[in-house]
Amino acid sequence: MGEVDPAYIQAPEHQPKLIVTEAEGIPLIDLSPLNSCDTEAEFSSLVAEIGDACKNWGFFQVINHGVPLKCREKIELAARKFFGLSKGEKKKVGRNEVNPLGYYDTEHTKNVRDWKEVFDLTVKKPTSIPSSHQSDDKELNQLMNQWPEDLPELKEASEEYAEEMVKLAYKLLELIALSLGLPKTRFNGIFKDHASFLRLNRYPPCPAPHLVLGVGRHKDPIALTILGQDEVGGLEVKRKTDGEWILVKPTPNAYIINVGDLIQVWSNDEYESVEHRVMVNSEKERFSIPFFLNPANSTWVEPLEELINKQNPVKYKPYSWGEFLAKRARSNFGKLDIENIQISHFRI
Ligand SMILES: O=C(O)CCC(=O)C(=O)O
Ligand SMILES: [Fe+2]
Repeated sequence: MGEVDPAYIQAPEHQPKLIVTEAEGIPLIDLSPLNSCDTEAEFSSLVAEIGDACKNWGFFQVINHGVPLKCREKIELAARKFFGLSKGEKKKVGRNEVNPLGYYDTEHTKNVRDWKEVFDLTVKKPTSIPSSHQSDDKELNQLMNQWPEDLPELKEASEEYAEEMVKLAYKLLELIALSLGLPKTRFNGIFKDHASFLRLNRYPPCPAPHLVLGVGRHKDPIALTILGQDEVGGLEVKRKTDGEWILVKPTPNAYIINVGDLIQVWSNDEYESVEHRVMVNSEKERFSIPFFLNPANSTWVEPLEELINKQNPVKYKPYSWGEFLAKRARSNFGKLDIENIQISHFRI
């Protein structure tokens, strides 16, 4: 087994166990009642399934989601071509201190380097984020997508795919709103000027998969993630009932959905954003494509007032999403000596 840079090595308690426990997986939900004229009873049972999955797991997979397979295959192919370019070509569209979009291979999660390379793009243009995390600094950075010159199909495939992700995200938001007893369109206004991101991930084969992680344990700070993974597998979710790491078995043409920190705060902890991580493999490379649904950066995040009452008092102080993101971007950019920002810092 080869040597790996110590920057990648996880503390012993966070190293993956390579023997995977066979266990009941995250729920698999069929979204076909959304696309056909099914009965009201079928629709209500779908809403209940979504609610149970959000409450008990924070994660689920969906099938019959309406995203055309062709569109997915197109972006998967373009992603393989992009990561197959030389390091020099990829670095031409590299992320830097000012622009967090583009290619990047030194992301850290909880101050340990991830065994991966990524390509990030913003879905709606233009998007801006506060240039610093200081509340009194009102300067905004424009986020610019960076595209490799010799791979025009990457831009085309990404833009088409992002449109499909937005459509699916709205369907899921409506189901989640209904499952919380809210009007179907309760979240739509919050996402009118959404600032969502698409990420292409490649996890190269690793000589020491027992010591490192493709992505260290984390919770997604965003509203909702829609993840397409290939057939290799490696994503693990921390089961709420016993804290055991459970492998999310690849299901052809399914999407993995997880509620992020924003839904946890809006729902005042009714739904919880759950920890997950990615194991790597000594033989195979793995690709995945998460879509992160984000509200506008000017959004103030706080529990929805309809969900607050005497028995369920408000659990979080309001926080600015843009500032949160600026702080997080800073800590993901390199190794810091302090813990990065978390929603728990706003807990009352
Ligand atoms: O690649 C995966 O399976 C998950 C990636 C992930 O959790 C993330 O990028 O936030
Ligand atoms: Fe994640």
